[in-house]
Amino acid sequence: MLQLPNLLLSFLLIFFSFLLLHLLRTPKPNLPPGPWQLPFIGSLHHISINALTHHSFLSLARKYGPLFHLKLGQIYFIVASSSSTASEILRTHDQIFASRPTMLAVKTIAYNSIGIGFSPYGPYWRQMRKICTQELLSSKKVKFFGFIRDEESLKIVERIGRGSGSTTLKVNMTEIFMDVLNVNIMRAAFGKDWESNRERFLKALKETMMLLPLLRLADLFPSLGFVISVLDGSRARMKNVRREIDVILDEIIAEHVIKREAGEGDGEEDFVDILLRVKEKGEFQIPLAVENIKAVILDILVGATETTSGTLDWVMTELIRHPEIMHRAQLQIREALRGKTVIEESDINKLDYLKMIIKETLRLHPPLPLLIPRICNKETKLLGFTIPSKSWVVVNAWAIGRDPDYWENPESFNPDRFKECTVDFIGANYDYIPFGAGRRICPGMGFALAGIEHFLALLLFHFDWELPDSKVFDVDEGLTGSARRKNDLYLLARPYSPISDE
Ligand code: HEM
Repeated sequence: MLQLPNLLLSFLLIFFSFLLLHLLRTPKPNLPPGPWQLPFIGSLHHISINALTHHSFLSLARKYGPLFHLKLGQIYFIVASSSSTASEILRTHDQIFASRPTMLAVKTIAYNSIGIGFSPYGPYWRQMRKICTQELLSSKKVKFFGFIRDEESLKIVERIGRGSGSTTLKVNMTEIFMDVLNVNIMRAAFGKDWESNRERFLKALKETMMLLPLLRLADLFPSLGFVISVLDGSRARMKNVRREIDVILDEIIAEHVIKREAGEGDGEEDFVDILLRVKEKGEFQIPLAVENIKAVILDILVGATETTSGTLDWVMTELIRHPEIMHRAQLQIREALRGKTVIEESDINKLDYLKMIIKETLRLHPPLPLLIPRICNKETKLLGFTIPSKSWVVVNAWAIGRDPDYWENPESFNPDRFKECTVDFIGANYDYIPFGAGRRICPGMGFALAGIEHFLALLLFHFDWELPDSKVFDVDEGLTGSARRKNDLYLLARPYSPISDE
């Protein structure tokens, strides 16, 4: 039998006695409740591999309360699952939780996080946020981009109209929504100089979303992140997609620079034009380089495409499940838009039932169910508990949207619940936060809603919708970087003729 030399044995005994003493003496922080942990992996075994993270977090909240903690690998997670805990994080202590954690995929693909969505809270983020809210996504700019919504929605109506000549033809709604919402934001970002790169860019954006789930082993074990990402192949994928995106953005920006130098701008500034103007004028305290421009554009494109197209997918899913609601919406839309060839924003603004349907969809299916994670800047007391510095702080907006303490029959799809109620998603009601709240609330809300409302109104005006096969209809959620439908949504479109109504 192998025997340890006495000296080594005594050394180990002394070492472990000191370690035990140290552990006993060190006061344990008063963390929020949470499940038990194993050495090294922490509470990872409490997260089911097959369940979606926001579902797992709700199950844990039912056991440990509306503010619980988890140690996942080397990271503390603090999870808020009620309106009041969300308000503590997003309002009372908003500044302490206003930064984002470092995620390997974001760092690698999105230019070391120097865009807007993941840059640390501070003067640089404030400056980029100002450019976003005042220049790129202001309500004036959203209004200005109305011509893109008009043109693209008509193209889609024509495209579906052509296909629906045959009653057996299925329309892949998921693909159409992804297409149209992507074109919508690409045109706003790049003007006319994007057509040749569109397919490549869309593929790269989809790959980026695949690499962005919240819980990646490489992020949970940062000290081993490099090795893990090499071994699981994600590092190579991240590098490839970053290279692809970089080449395309460089090309587009170079074309814009040439046009600007030649004075060929048509006065209709897209996002790249605006950012180049800001860069040239140097009005901001921190000068912009081309790298910053690429990072902001990428953040916006990723932030916009998945969320808005995913929302439309869920709206149509819910409307197909609730034909009476679809019918009521169509009656209102067809009445309001009767005889109009051009649809103004003011026409859309009158469609209050449509707006309620979108609100209800965002309550049950927020595209970012856990918002975007925040990080705790310094050790803080929250509701009497200690939140360790560098913890990841996550708000489960999906769980809050179906909390029976705030919502009557929370699982039922009932747009009328928004009729008399003043609850809105602008960040003032913490029981309804699909766009987040506080300093980092989504700056693209106006842009998103304008697109969703416009495309939905036209699709409901021009077509009647049915399931191709009523027996095959799933409502499964999938999860990449956002909570989309797991499978594509296929529907039958029958063109609607206003004459037959009269
Ligand atoms: C239905 C559509 C959308 C939803 C539900 C949504 C939701 C969100 C959420 C939950 C956040 C994080 C907020 C927080 O941390 O409190 C966010 C951030 C952000 N969103 Fe959206 N979003 C949508 C569409 C858009 C669009 C269309 C754009 C741009 C055109 C956009 C741009 C951004 C950006 C740049 C951020 C980062 C803000 C920051 O960190 O300061 N989003 N969004």
